[in-house]
Amino acid sequence: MKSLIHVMVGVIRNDQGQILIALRPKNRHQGGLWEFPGGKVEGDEPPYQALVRELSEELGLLVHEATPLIRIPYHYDDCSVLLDVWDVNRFTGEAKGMEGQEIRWVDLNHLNDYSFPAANVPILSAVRLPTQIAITGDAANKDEFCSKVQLMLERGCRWILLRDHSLSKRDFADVFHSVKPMCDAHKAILQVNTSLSLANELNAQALHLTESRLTELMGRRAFNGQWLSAACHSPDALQLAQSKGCDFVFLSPVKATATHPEQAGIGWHRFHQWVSDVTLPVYALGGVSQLDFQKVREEGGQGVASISAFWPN
Ligand SMILES: Nc1nc2c([nH]c(=O)n2[C@H]2C[C@H](O)[C@@H](COP(=O)(O)OP(=O)(O)OP(=O)(O)O)O2)c(=O)[nH]1
Ligand SMILES: [Mg+2]
Repeated sequence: MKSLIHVMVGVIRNDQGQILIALRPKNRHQGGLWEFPGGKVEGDEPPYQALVRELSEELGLLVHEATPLIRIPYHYDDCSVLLDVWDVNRFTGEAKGMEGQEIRWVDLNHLNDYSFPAANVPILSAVRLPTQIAITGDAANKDEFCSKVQLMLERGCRWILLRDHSLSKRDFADVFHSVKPMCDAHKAILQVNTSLSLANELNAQALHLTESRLTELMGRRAFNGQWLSAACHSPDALQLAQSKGCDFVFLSPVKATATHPEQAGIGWHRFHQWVSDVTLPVYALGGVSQLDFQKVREEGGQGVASISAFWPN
């Protein structure tokens, strides 16, 4: 196994939510492609310090606070890198191409117009995905269900996962069509947890697969929408989700939950180890809430997914 070159990478957003990218000079490795600014850790330099140094040297920015986003080990033909990507939460200064490189602030929905190195695919997902996914719970009837979804939206949820609650296909479609305009009005993504065929029929933007549906999936292109995720409970399932082209995954249960108290959680140590072996954004699910967000990021995850933390009582 070739040793990995540790590279610190910063995702820098301005007040308009645009992201800073830079053009790699033609004569460098992966030259002519766009990158998120950053560079190699030097000797035994602490990684966070390397991030601060690189963004100062390359852009003239002073970083005050950053949070880990995703780590991507990647083997190019000529070298192997570990992209250690951080969200820059606070910085001062005005970005300039200090090494003569072209830089651009780009809207999130225009990032795909730029060519990045192959290793960057999961970064492009991670920067668009939210920190929280709110999963729907139970309700006495459809009206109550819709009111609860409305409340979640008003409380700021911007990614809602609609569970099928053992509904018939027709009832699920009915609930979907009621909830979709509510989500659109809040610019929230509505993801469905249902069969591939129904998700395609509904023209859903995002689909979540159970582990058994993941096993049956032929490949990423079978789903027509933008986002495909899968529920994973083991390292094998994580690898399967990655090999089948899922854009992100849920790993559960991290902790024991009220609904499944007999099932021990995998715990943070295994969460960290298993996440290290995939290059996908991973949501922690099972007994976690917004309060665990920092911990999730420290352990390599993207964010938290939960029913109880978001579904109104
Ligand atoms: N900074 C950055 N590097 C990336 C990205 N994607 C990607 O594959 N890489 C690779 C390209 C390089 O092999 C390596 C980064 O090295 P670099 O050339 O930026 O390193 P550096 O700033 O320390 O420059 P130098 O001192 O080696 O000249 O990581 C990305 O988005 N940002
Ligand atoms: Mg660099």
